[in-house]
Amino acid sequence: MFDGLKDKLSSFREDVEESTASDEPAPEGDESEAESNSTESGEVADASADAAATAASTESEAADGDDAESADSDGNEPSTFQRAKAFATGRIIIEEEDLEDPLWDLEMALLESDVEMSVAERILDTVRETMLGESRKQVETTGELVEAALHDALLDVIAVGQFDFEERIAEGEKPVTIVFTGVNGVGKTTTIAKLSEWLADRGYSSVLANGDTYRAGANEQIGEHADRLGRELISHDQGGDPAAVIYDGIEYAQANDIDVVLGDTAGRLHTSDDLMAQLEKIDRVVDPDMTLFVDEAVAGQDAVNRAKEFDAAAEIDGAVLTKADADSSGGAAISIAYVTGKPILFLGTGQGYDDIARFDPEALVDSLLGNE
Ligand SMILES: Nc1nc2c(ncn2[C@@H]2O[C@H](COP(=O)(O)OP(=O)(O)OP(=O)(O)O)[C@@H](O)[C@H]2O)c(=O)[nH]1
Repeated sequence: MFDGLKDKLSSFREDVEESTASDEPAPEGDESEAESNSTESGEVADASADAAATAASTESEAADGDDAESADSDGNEPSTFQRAKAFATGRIIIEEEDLEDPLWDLEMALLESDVEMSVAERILDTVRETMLGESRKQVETTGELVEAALHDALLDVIAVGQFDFEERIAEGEKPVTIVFTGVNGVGKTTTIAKLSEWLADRGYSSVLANGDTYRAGANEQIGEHADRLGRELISHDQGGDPAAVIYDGIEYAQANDIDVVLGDTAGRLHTSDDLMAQLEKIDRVVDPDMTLFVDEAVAGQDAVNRAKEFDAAAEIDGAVLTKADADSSGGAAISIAYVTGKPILFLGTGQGYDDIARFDPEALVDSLLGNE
């Protein structure tokens, strides 16, 4: 899961390590090399065009640390002397120029991974802020610094809006009604069946209500899941009013002491005004306790855009990303919560009823950074 993105994040760590290693002060007895490095990177502001003069000035700077500080000082950049001092006291200084190329590459890598633009920018800003001007004890390697910065930056966008789903079920007035929205074929019906099992594993009973009165064969499809799981299915004939079906589901749950009503809706394109209006009606009439938007992780930015559109039609409380098992990019998983302000609550990880996992931002970040 998300292997492509993991590789890209790991490359960023290596890039920063490489670029900071090249301007760390050289070990004792090798000052001339350190100085010639900084000369090459243009830090000796007044260096003459004459190569011989540059070499002479390099030698005299190497001989006198204080002179080196003034000669190398250029604005806010730490001088070679400051860096040498930091090195001697066991600290590392990261400079803007160390991050410039790796951050550019990271931005490209995130965009290639289908991370939404504003999310990629937010991640870069956090990494830059966390790392720039930071000086830490040298026991922390540059790699650890990068990892801490990436960890914070990713968690900042991924964990937006998280809440305790199970607690909401436990504390909500019964029956708790959950309506599922999304486009066709992304795995809504399968997700409802999986969640019914997930709830049963935690001691909550549920009834399925098929609000997809639009598509021929929808009753049979969800009916198969209901039969296999031994759940009651509430359905009306094709063409019926979806809000009425879910309402019947709620009445059935009340009469039979069922904890949760799981209401399916017809898959619809977010561009279809009629069907989106129908969704607004379900929202108004049924007034569900939660509306969950379901989409495929593999859909990347399309999933992010659809989440925004569905949220606008019938406000969502969270998202379920299916087919995460088939997704290498991770773009939707990283972007949806930050863009919509609503959390990802579950990941679908396969076709079996048990293939659903509560979305855990910390665990995902650890896994992306290779710390599972
Ligand atoms: N690999 C994988 N496949 C999944 C996952 N979730 C659902 N699927 C598969 O995706 C396909 C579509 O799932 P459905 O549940 O029929 O999709 P839907 O959104 O209800 O479709 P409509 O009823 O047409 O709107 C099925 O073959 C599911 O088995 C998942 O997490 N991983």
